[in-house]
Amino acid sequence: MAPINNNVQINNNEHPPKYKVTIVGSGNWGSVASKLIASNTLKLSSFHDEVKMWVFEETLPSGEKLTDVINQTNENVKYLPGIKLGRNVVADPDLVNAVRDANMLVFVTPHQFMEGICKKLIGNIRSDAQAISLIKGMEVKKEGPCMISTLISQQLGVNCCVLMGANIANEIAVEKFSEATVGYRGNREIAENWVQLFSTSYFMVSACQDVEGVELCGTLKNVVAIAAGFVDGLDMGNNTKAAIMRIGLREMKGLSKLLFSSVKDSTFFESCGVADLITTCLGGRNRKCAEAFAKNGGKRSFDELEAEMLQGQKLQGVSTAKEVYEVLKHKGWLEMFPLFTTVHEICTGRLPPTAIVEYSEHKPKFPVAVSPTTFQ
Ligand SMILES: NC(=O)c1ccc[n+]([C@@H]2O[C@H](COP(=O)([O-])OP(=O)(O)OC[C@H]3O[C@@H](n4cnc5c(N)ncnc54)[C@H](O)[C@@H]3O)[C@@H](O)[C@H]2O)c1
Ligand SMILES: O=P(O)(O)OC[C@H](O)CO
Repeated sequence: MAPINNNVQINNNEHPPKYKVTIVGSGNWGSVASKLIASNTLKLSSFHDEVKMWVFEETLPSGEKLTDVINQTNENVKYLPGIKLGRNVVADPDLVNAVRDANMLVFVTPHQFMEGICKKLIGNIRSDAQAISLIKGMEVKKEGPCMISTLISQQLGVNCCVLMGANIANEIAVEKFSEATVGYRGNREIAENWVQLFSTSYFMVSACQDVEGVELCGTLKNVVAIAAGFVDGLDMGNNTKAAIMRIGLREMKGLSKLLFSSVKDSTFFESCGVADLITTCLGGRNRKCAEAFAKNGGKRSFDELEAEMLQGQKLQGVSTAKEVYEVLKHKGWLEMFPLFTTVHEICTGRLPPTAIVEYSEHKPKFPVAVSPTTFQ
């Protein structure tokens, strides 16, 4: 494991020295993040104007490479059609080349690809680099859960903040007002740099000294979004959906605090907490695919629905439900988290979608298991 650099320094020979930003990822949110950042680097004198964006290369139906089209049209025609990213965004399909000069690294890929990406980056980033993760998800190791910011931090030896919030990318792309939370540990100055880089008149960012709490909110809400989608697919109405969101929030808070005693109650009232839970259960991709899954009685797999409905975009909730289930099973906590447990069992076909609100042998205490004495 590399030692972590916690200092804010700009280690180059420019006078005055400037930060250089690279965005690792170019999906739906990655592209919107590049638009936000590129508008700010043009305005802020402490940043280089140019923003690099690493693109996982693919060939479009036209036969052209996605990277070439982004650089020619200034638009990510596959993942964010119709939105100009900013002329100062330069797409690069070569990961190592894209990060070579950067000392501010923004990670925003689906979480399942991050381990491979980190492996390729070891030894290839600047010694003064800082990172931020916009990724909602976790890895599960033999030792237990590993948050993506921890993976980045440990593999690359960098300080890694997180940015999470009620952030449906397509809405921010058309500049509708939203908020977000930067989670950090230690040095507030580093967090302030990130706040400055992302904030615009329509994107209000605040900092919160609770990196684990912020990241777990963003990660676990995707499991609750799947449950909300089941409720929609079964036409169960608003009261049921509100109940699922309430129980989900309790489980998010309960599990976060069991995993990290440092997690603060107040974090759940930030944009990354209750606000993200609401937006994701109303309008997110996880909700949408889970609704279709329930409408089909669980007969069409999530992989099939994702491919058909999202055109290359990736769901995080189904794999996160599996990862959460593994953690709960390993710790002997399955019965304490009936909603999380049931979501995974429905996704894998062990239970029907209707089980989301039914009492059964498999979950004898649902939803009363979530009693005040179970966890704070
Ligand atoms: N889209 C949103 O509204 C939104 C908002 C907030 C947070 N997020 C989070 O941001 C993260 C990234 O999501 P997104 O919406 O930008 O992506 P996306 O789901 O729109 O796109 C998938 C991306 O994965 C890339 N990809 C496919 N195979 C790959 C591989 N083998 N290796 C590396 N990359 C590969 C694709 O090229 C594409 O860029 C996720 O954790 C998501 O939860 C998304
Ligand atoms: O579309 P989803 O379900 O991946 O959710 C998107 C964002 O995380 C909402 O903040």
